[in-house]
Amino acid sequence: MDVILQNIGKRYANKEWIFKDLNYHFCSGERIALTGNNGSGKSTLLKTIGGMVLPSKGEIAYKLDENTIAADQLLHHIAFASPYLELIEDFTLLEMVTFHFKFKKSRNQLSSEDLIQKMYLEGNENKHIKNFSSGMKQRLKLGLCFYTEASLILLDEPCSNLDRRGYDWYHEQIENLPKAPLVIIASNQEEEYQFCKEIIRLG
Ligand SMILES: Nc1ncnc2c1ncn2[C@@H]1O[C@H](COP(=O)(O)OP(=O)(O)OP(=O)(O)O)[C@@H](O)[C@H]1O
Repeated sequence: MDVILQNIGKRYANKEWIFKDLNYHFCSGERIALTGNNGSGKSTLLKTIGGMVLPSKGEIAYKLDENTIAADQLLHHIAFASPYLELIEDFTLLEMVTFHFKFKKSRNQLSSEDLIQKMYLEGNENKHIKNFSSGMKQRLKLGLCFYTEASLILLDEPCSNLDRRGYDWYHEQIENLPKAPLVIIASNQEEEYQFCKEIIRLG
């Protein structure tokens, strides 16, 4: 997917601008990092690109194979993972995965069991999410994101709470992604975005 930012700006409750007059053309297949100090607006920009937060000014255009994607269809093309994204804590792992793929299409038609194995969470199928460790939750969020068929993948601080094995798993998943999706990563940890050719620094 191509994402075109046209003079976008964001401020909350008419207070100071977090970013203003941003113009950028993100192209399909690119891996791009958004970096910057705490509070510089990385998460806000990522959520604005994902349609979760509305810009205070300017416009964002989304194009897939030259066709414009309407704002109300965007949801069907996006996969998003972040530490603040809520999982349904009362679900078991198997219920969570099955529920997610009732709404989203899975990449490679993987079964829930295959997917759980890909996230190396096998053996926890009947465990409630509320009893997962923070690293297990993060792997689940990333796994749901990586294995959803999406043309725009948005990752906010993707390796939060991951241990060494989790970092290695994350890199393997990134390498195995199809070439076409646009991947945008908000992070200040170089290891989370070292494979990105383009780095946009905010603030
Ligand atoms: N919902 C909100 N309402 C009001 N202000 C907000 C809201 N969300 C974020 N902000 C403010 O917007 C600014 C940018 O926050 P944001 O979380 O986008 O920064 P960040 O670069 O991702 O920070 P960090 O590196 O700490 O995660 C901060 O001053 C923050 O307090």
